[in-house]
Amino acid sequence: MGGSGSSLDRYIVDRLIIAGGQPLTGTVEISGAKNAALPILCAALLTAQPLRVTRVPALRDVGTLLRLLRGMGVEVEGEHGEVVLSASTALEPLASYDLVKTMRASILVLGPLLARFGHARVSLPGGCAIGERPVDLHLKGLQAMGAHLSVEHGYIVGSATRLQGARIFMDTVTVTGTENLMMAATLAAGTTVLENAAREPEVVDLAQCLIAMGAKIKGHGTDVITIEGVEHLQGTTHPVMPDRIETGTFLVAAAATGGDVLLRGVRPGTLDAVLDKLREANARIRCTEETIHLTMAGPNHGVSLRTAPYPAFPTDMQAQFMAMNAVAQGTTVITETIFENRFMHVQELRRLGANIEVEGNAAIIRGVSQLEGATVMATDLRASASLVIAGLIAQGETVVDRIYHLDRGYETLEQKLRALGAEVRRERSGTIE
Ligand SMILES: CC(=O)N[C@H]1[C@@H](OP(=O)(O)OP(=O)(O)OC[C@H]2O[C@@H](n3ccc(=O)[nH]c3=O)[C@H](O)[C@@H]2O)O[C@H](CO)[C@@H](O)[C@@H]1O
Ligand SMILES: C=C(OP(=O)(O)O)C(=O)O
Repeated sequence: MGGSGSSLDRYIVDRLIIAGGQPLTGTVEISGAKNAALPILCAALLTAQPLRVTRVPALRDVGTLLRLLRGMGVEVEGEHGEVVLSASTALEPLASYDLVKTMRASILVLGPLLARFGHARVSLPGGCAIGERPVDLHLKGLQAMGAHLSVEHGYIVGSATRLQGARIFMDTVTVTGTENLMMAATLAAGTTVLENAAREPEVVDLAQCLIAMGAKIKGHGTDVITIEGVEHLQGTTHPVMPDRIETGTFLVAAAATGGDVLLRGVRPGTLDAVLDKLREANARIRCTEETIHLTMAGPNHGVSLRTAPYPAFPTDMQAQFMAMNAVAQGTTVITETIFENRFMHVQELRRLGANIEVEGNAAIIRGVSQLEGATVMATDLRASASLVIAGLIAQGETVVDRIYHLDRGYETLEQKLRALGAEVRRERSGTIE
């Protein structure tokens, strides 16, 4: 996998060199979703039987999680595509700082470990470029289920005899929080009700996998999820849902370059808010059950938007739309309501000639007629995607440095872009600690 870390602490740093100005045209196959694959792979901890997960994307985050699970003693066959996990042996329920610091989603092992093994030691994930990202609601929920939790030397140390079902209200909608508690509740004694639960399609995908493993879950996809605990779960085979954020990223790249693309292996029903905004931007969109065809009907109108939990507009698509708006007609406003620091791409987009001002949690984008290639630095996953889109629009050459963030969440991005006619190549720029 390009750009993967060569040791726990050292990462190979690649850069993308993009010769902009080509409209994207052609067909591309969308991969399995990072944000569904990660919790589903963690669900393997809930059973002694093998869990077979298919359509697992080849991503750095998947590699990190498999390393974490192997380190605990989980037998893992396969790295991507089809992955079979067996958590049958006595495990060492430890998620160390070295791995957790590179991937916050590692916190998803906490609920399953406490539910099945009665103890866990998981590094506190800490903040990241996009915000503070506390995990207090994960911990509060597990405590309500009877877990004893403390923080010792930067680790969450948890124990429980058997988790007990509880009624849990989360005052903020949290995706991984909902997933952690839902997994924990599957093996608890009695019934758990999660109120103000996340409705994201990835939560639903995880619930479907858990149900196939024998869990009793109702209400997934709504904001009240009810889980009746069972004694044991069993193995199953589960295909990971298509990545709606990768889908949206390719759609925006095509719209921003005035292209014409057909995306295969997608689930259009998970992208209503994004498709709606693309139509408003002047894209013509035709969907079948598993494909989306986008063509631009005329000039890019740009769109104002506000991020919020599903089914509203996803925060993970905000940066990509900002790149498109940078060259749209008129002025647009993008408001970020989920993360307090998710405008890291603004400064870099400005280096390409974009006219963007930030006021609190709103970015005001005044469309310019053209962006011009420059060297920019990727700071987080979706900021990186927005810089790639900007590079595809810009005149001349854009160098996007530090793309290891992209490798966390986009499978073979440059190959897929090249298949759509983009001039993109990857170069090694060094290593970082
Ligand atoms: C692996 C994965 O699925 N990542 C996604 C997940 O992240 P993640 O699950 O980490 O994001 P959350 O949904 O938990 O965060 C939403 C908001 O809740 C706050 N919060 C969260 C938990 C908590 O205990 N306390 C608290 O205050 C966060 O700081 C944030 O402001 O959902 C985000 C929001 O759609 C997406 O951007 C991420 O791509
Ligand atoms: C923020 C993201 O991921 P994570 O929660 O894994 O950091 C993302 O996928 O855009």
